[in-house]
Amino acid sequence: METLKKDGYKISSANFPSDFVEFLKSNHIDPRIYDIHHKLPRYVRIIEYSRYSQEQIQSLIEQIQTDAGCMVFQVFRVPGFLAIADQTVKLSQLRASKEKRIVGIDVSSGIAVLSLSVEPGDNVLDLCCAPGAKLLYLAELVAENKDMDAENVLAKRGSATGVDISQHRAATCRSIITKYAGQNKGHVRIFVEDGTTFDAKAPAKSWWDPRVTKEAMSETLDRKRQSMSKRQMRKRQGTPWFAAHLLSTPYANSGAELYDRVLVDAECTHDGSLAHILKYKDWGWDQLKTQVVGNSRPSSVPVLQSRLLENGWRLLKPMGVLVYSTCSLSRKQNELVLAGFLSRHGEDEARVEPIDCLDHCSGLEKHDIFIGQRNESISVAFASPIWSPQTEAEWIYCGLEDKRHLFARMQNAARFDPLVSNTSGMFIARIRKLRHSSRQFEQDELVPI
Ligand SMILES: C[S@@+](CC[C@H](N)C(=O)[O-])C[C@H]1O[C@@H](n2cnc3c(N)ncnc32)[C@H](O)[C@@H]1O
Repeated sequence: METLKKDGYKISSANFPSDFVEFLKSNHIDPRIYDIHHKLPRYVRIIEYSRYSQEQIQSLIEQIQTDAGCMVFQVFRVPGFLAIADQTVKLSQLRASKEKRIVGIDVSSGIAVLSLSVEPGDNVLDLCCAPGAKLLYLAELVAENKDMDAENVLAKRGSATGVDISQHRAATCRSIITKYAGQNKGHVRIFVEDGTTFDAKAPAKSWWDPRVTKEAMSETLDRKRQSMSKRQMRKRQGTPWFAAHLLSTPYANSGAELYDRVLVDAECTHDGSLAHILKYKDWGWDQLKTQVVGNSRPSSVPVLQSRLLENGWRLLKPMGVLVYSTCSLSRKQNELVLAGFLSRHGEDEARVEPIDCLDHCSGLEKHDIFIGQRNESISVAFASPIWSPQTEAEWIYCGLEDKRHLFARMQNAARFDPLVSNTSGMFIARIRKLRHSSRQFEQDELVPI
């Protein structure tokens, strides 16, 4: 099996530049989370899992075990996720991957998506979508319709709208959707736009009606005859840059409806993403200083995150769910962004809810064993509590003594990291919108606490 293994998988925090170590310390992040990276399992998601019988899953697991030469387990409480015990296995070499039956995604990212509780037929917005592992998963969840007859399928068709500011990253996202989403790609739109100002609403339900589609088709042709090039069409704000369906016409852009679910998987310093930190082995550890802690990154990123969060909230329906997640473990990008948001949106408007698949534990208690390795079991906690000052002196030291009520409201948010959850690092808050407020905030009000 040697050819299946990747080399150079170990990270040693001893190599980190002092500024990054300082950044970790100031965020109470234990550097050992990086040192144990190579011991974590490699997580994959079974594509179209709901179509599999238990026997088919078992035979898929056996096939992966044979190809990978190590044990493979189903992840407890996270349906459709498998843990391949050996992190170094090259996924691209597995038959299941070549046949597009599995796709690599960390289980913590899977939980971010599952926290949205997407129902078939929902219109979902993913405001920072590239490279697209979550958008691909969302495209599947909005379209699951195996029990419906043909008419109901049309009536209940949902959509997944992705937005990313980077054209080249959006291109990667488009490739992933094209490659793996199968017929679900007909539900997907990708916009290359700024998520802080993005304004296209969800596609109207009538769009899925074949009669409307036909009309739109002839309208598209008319427009083409009027010699509007695709490039020109794309340039018009609010026009999807990618949509496998005819939605790629300005006419078909959007209905007037807000979204049922919004994911703000915000741009961040990626310090909790082990896959990302591993890249610095090649780029040079010094780059960690410039990319993560250098310049004005730590102060500008939370402002961007607050703006993305606010715009996502504006585009969410009343009673809808927004998930705010980052793969950073810094307080400024997580708890303090959330605290800023809760200070603008009162208890009658925003409620941070427990994450479904963490069940009653609300991210605060430990869950035992969801993965074993060979004959030995690894005991893991599923998520750790959010950060908040521990002592009176610390509340005062952090200048948060009059903000305790905001921290009390966010106790259902959760943190994931290699030491407690056997996953990559992640922060997840699931927020229910209890009512719509038309209050507009000035840009300078959209800041973390
Ligand atoms: C953490 S990644 C998102 C990962 C993605 N959700 C996934 O599962 O593959 C953050 C993304 O936000 C994008 N981004 C940064 N600033 C943005 C902005 N103002 N509006 C929209 N996207 C932005 C970046 O280009 C990057 O692709």
